[in-house]
Amino acid sequence: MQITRRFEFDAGHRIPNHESRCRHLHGHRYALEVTLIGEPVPEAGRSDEGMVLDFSALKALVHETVVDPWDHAFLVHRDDALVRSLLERIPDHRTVVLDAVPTAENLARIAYELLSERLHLAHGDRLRLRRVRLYETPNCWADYPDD
Ligand SMILES: Nc1nc2c(c(=O)[nH]1)N=C([C@H](O)[C@H](O)COP(=O)(O)OP(=O)(O)OP(=O)(O)O)CN2
Ligand SMILES: [Zn+2]
Repeated sequence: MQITRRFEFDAGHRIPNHESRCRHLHGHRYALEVTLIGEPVPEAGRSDEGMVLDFSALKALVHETVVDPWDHAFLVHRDDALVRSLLERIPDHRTVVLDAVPTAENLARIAYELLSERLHLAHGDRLRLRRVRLYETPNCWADYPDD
């Protein structure tokens, strides 16, 4: 059985080497859809009876791992030295340094890796992260993994 929950957050980014407007500092209202696979809890009388994972527990896990750190932050590639140096001059600025340029594709992959590790810590093999879908705009999104 699969379940999916949707989240939204605002963040800034730029694609430093993009040939068009995306090299400029700008932001998006991103949407993140997180899909899990597991069996519904069978035990009668439990609060989560019949649930793969209580949607409120999924909300807490995804907020803690991705949404809260990334919301109202600037997502910057670690090699984007110019923007990193600018952001470091702003006191207490919310900056998230990433191992790759912040495309929808890379953000979907990074969110998947963070969530997969967190889910495994909390639930072991009972649940599996099936897919992360990351919308950069209502019309453009990336899926990780791609199968
Ligand atoms: N495959 C990808 N292509 C692009 C990405 C990306 O992450 N993966 N990102 C960008 C830019 O971040 C840009 O902000 C989005 O560009 P664009 O599609 O032009 O968005 P618009 O807001 O202009 O959308 P419209 O629907 O055309 O108004 C670029 N490409
Ligand atoms: Zn963009």
